[in-house]
Amino acid sequence: MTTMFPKKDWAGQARRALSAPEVVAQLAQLDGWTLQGDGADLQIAKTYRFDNYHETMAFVNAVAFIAHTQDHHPVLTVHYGSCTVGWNTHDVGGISATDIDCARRADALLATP
Ligand SMILES: C[C@H](O)[C@H](O)[C@H]1CNC2=NC(N)=NC(=O)C2=N1
Repeated sequence: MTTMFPKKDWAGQARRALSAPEVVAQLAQLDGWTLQGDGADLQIAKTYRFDNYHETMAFVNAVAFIAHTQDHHPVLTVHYGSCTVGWNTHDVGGISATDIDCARRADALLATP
């Protein structure tokens, strides 16, 4: 079946969990992302705030598109005027470079053109 939206194939790519110093260094280069949770739930997360539910859901759907094309799926906590996005890589049992990349992609959705 063809698809309009090709998605990343991670099968051939060696991914690994970043070390704690690597995660800290990567977070320092991101805006507003923090470590949340512990153990298997450890993730990088950021809360985005919006004026209304319509804008919140537009952002949620845009993040869902990132998740589809990257084949990498966040934990989303959605309220009327906010969405918290959490990324970790369950395939490697930690936070990987994919999570950092997807965090940048989520931020890019709201970057002023
Ligand atoms: C088979 C499929 O490519 C994998 O299960 C993908 C799907 N989405 C994913 N999302 C996240 N957050 N972590 C993963 O390790 C992951 N793996």
